[in-house]
Amino acid sequence: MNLEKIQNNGLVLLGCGKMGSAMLAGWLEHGVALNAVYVLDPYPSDWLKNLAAKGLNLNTDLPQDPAVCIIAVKPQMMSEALPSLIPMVAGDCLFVSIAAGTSIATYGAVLGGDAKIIRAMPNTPAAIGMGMTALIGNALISAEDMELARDLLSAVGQTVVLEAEAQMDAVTAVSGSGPAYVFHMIETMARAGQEQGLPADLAMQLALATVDGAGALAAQSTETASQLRANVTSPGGTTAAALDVLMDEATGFPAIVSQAIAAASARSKELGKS
Ligand SMILES: NC(=O)C1=CN([C@@H]2O[C@H](COP(=O)(O)OP(=O)(O)OC[C@H]3O[C@@H](n4cnc5c(N)ncnc54)[C@H](O)[C@@H]3O)[C@@H](O)[C@H]2O)C=CC1
Ligand SMILES: O=C(O)[C@@H]1CCC=N1
Repeated sequence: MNLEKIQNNGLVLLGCGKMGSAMLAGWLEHGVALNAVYVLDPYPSDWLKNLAAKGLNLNTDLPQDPAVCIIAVKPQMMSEALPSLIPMVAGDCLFVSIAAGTSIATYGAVLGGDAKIIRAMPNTPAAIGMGMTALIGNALISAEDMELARDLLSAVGQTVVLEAEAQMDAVTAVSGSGPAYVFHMIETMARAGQEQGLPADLAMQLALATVDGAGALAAQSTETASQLRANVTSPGGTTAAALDVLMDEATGFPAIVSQAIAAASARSKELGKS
């Protein structure tokens, strides 16, 4: 990561809850100095207070012209939280928001037409450096600005630049919210294992290790997910019996996952209007 600009001008983090903390931990691991970080959060965690005791700037005055300001508050808090950033627009600050729904135009309306704004959508595996973040910037974003934003988000996982902001609702529905679907899959597999007579802890161990191993295999293999699925499926065997249920177009995963992702995408659009 190119730390020089951040080191010289500072990094502001507005909101440091689950996602803010995951990103901050990644930046600190990648060499961002505590005294270059300015966090604004009315309800700081003990972890954050501990960092403040070691040099991080917590709820202090902000630098005049920080290199970057990351916006990580809930969309519902945006109108209350955003005005505190207006003084920074006069400088060369790059604004990067990770809030679901909130459009670039909404930030422009509050921060003004001169603000350099990138919308990003990370996900919680960022907490272990395995996040997935999609980014899109407004017309004022230079290649250097996008590189800085990608550098910051690369500290917690993979990044991809989108072609259009309109893609952000679907991205939010697939990868932003997606970890929750997988966690629910783990919960339901473990519960079903219990229903088949396994002790709860064994059922959970099996479900967890299976999702972990299958995810890693899918990521590392040169074979497609479809082929990997076929590799598990013996004709007339146990997997085929399960897939008859799960792959049913009307009642299985195709229908239910499609409905779930459409619902998340629609909610992302709604959040953008509120
Ligand atoms: N949790 C997730 O999986 C993901 C969340 N996001 C987005 O990240 C943002 C933050 O989400 P989480 O970290 O999950 O929420 P969170 O509730 O854990 O964190 C929000 C933080 O904002 C702070 N806050 C509240 N009012 C504030 C104000 N006026 N000024 C400064 N800070 C204020 C809260 O004290 C809290 O620490 C949301 O906009 C969400 O859409 C994006 C991708 C994934
Ligand atoms: O549920 C939400 O609205 C946020 C955005 C993506 C994940 N969590």
